[in-house]
Amino acid sequence: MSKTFKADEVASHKTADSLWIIVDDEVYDVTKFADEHPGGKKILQRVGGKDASKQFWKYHNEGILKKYKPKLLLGAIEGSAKASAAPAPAAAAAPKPVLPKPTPKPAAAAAPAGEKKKSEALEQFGSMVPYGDPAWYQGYHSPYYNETHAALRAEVRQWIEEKVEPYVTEWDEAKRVPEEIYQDMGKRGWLAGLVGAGYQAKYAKYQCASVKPEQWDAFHELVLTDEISRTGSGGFVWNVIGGFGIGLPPVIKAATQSVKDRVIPAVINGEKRICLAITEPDAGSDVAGLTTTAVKTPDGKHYIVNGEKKWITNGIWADFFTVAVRTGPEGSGMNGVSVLLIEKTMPGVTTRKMDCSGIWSSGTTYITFEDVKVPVENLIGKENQGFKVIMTNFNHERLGIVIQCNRFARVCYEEAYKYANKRKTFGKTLISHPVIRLKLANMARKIEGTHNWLENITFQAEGMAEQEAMFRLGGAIAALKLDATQTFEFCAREAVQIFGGLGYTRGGQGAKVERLYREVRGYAIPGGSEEIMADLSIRQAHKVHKALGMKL
Ligand code: HEM
Repeated sequence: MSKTFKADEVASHKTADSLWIIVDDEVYDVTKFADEHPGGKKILQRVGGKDASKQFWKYHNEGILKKYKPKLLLGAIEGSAKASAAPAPAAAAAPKPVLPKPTPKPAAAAAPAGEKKKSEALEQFGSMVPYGDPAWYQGYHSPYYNETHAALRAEVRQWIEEKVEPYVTEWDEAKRVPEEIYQDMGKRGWLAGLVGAGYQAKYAKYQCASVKPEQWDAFHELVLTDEISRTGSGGFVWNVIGGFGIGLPPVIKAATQSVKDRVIPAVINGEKRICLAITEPDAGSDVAGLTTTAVKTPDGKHYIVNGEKKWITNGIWADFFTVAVRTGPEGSGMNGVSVLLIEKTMPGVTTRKMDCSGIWSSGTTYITFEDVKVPVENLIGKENQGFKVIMTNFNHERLGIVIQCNRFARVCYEEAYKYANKRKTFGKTLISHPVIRLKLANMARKIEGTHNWLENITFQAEGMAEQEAMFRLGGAIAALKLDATQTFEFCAREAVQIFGGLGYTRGGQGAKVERLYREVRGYAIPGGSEEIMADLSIRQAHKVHKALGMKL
C-alpha cells in the first residue's frame, strides 16, 4: 500500500468538491464518481469523510470494490493492517483453518486411479461458506483430487477473480466478452485440456502452469470448468468454452490429419474459434431428422452444402463449424448423417446473431449454408456414419453442462447464504428465520447430491474406454443432466426469493441470481432436453443391464 492517511485528514474531505470515504480501512476519492454513483450522490455525501464500511457492505457485493478500486483508491488508514499489507492475491484469501486438519490418508488408499493420485488436497480453500464450495475445498477427504487439482483450482480462481468476475455483468449486457479473454485461456494452456480427450500436448504451444500434460485427467477438466462457472454467467462460460468444448472433440477424434494439423493448434492456442452446428429450425434433440444436405460433386472432390442451423453457440465468432449434414437419401434417418468441417471463409456461409432469454454473451447464432463448396478432406469420420461421431460427443457435452449447472446452483446458494446473513427483516437477519434456513437446506442437499454423482461418474469414465463409457454411462449421464438442470432451476428460484426485489433487478447485489434464473432454460433444453434425458436414462440403462445379465 503506497499512501497512508490519518482519519482526521480524511474527515476534512467531506464536501461535494472533495469527497473521500473509508471502506475497510481503505480511503477512496469519490468526488468525481459521486455524479455517476447508481445509488445517488447525496447518499455518498452523507458519509463523506467518514468510515462508510457498514453502509457500503449493506448495499454492494465484493465485485464492486474489485472493479472500482483501481480508479478510486487513494491509500489506507495509517496504522491499519491494510497500510502494511501488500495486496493479497484473491486466491490466497481463504481463512486459516481453525480446526485440526483431517488426517491425510496413506497414499495407496487415496489413489484408486493409480499413479496420478499421489496425495490428497486437504488445505482449506475459498470462503468456507458451508456447502458454498465442493467438500474437498473445505478440508474433507476425497479420493479424487490431489495437489495438482488444488494448484489448478487456485490458478483459475485467481484469474477469474481478477480478470473476469468484476466485468462479467458488463460483458453480459454488452452481449460479448473481449476476445483477449479467450486468447488468454489459450495462452494459459487451459483450452488444451478441455476437450474430453486428454491434454492435447502435441498441438499446444502453451502449457498449463500448475499441471503437467501427463498428469492431466478428467478431474482437472472438472475443476477448470467448475471454477470458471463461479462467474455465475452461462454467457461467459459458453463464450469461452461453449463452442470449443463440443466443436473441437470430433475434429480431434475423427478428422483427417491435414484438418487436425490446421484446426487443432489454432483453436487450442486461442487463435481461432470453432463451434458445433447440429440443431436446425426443425430438428433439435431429434438429430436423425436433420435436413441440411451435402451432395457430392460429380468429380467426388467436394460436397455442396445447403441448409440452416439454429441456436449455434459462438457461431457468430467462429472460424470453423463442425456441422452435421445429410449425405444419405431423404428418409435415411441416422444412417445418412455425416459430419463436415465448414470454414467461415467458404463462400455461402452467413451468420446472424439471435436474441434469447439468457446466456447473452455466448453469441447464439442462426447460420445459413447456401451452395457452400466443402472439400471432401473436411469430412469428419466416415460418410453416413456421422451419427456415431455426434453420439460420442454427447457424453462430454452433457458432463460439461452438469458441471456448469451444479456450480451455478452453488453460486445461487452461496450468494443467497451470504445475503441472508447480512439482510435484516423484522429485526433479525434473514438466516435467523427458519423458513429461509429450510430453503437453504433444500438447496444444499440437492447440490451435494448432484456433485457427488458427478464425481462418481467422472471417476467411472476415467476408468473406461470411450466406447464402453458411451454404452455403460450414457444412461446415467442423461439422468445426471436431468438432475443437474432441475437442481439448478430449484436453486435459482429459491435464491431469487431470498434476494427478493434485488433478485428481480438486473445488476447490483442480486446480479448473479437474476441472470442465472434467466439462464436455466438455456441448460434444460439443449444438449438433450429434460424429457429426452429422462427417457434415455431408463432406456439406455435397461439395454445395458439386459446385456449384463439382468434378471427380471
Ligand atoms: C467506493 C465507493 C462506492 C462505489 C464504487 C459504489 C458503487 C456502486 C454501484 C456500481 C452501484 C450499482 C449497484 C451495484 O452494482 O451493486 C451502487 C449502488 C448503490 N450504492 Fe454505492 N458505491 C460506493 C459507495 C457507497 C456508499 C458508501 C453507500 C452508502 C452510504 C452506497 C450506497 C448505494 C446504494 C443505496 C445503492 C443502490 C443499491 C440498490 O440498487 O439496491 N454506495 N453503488
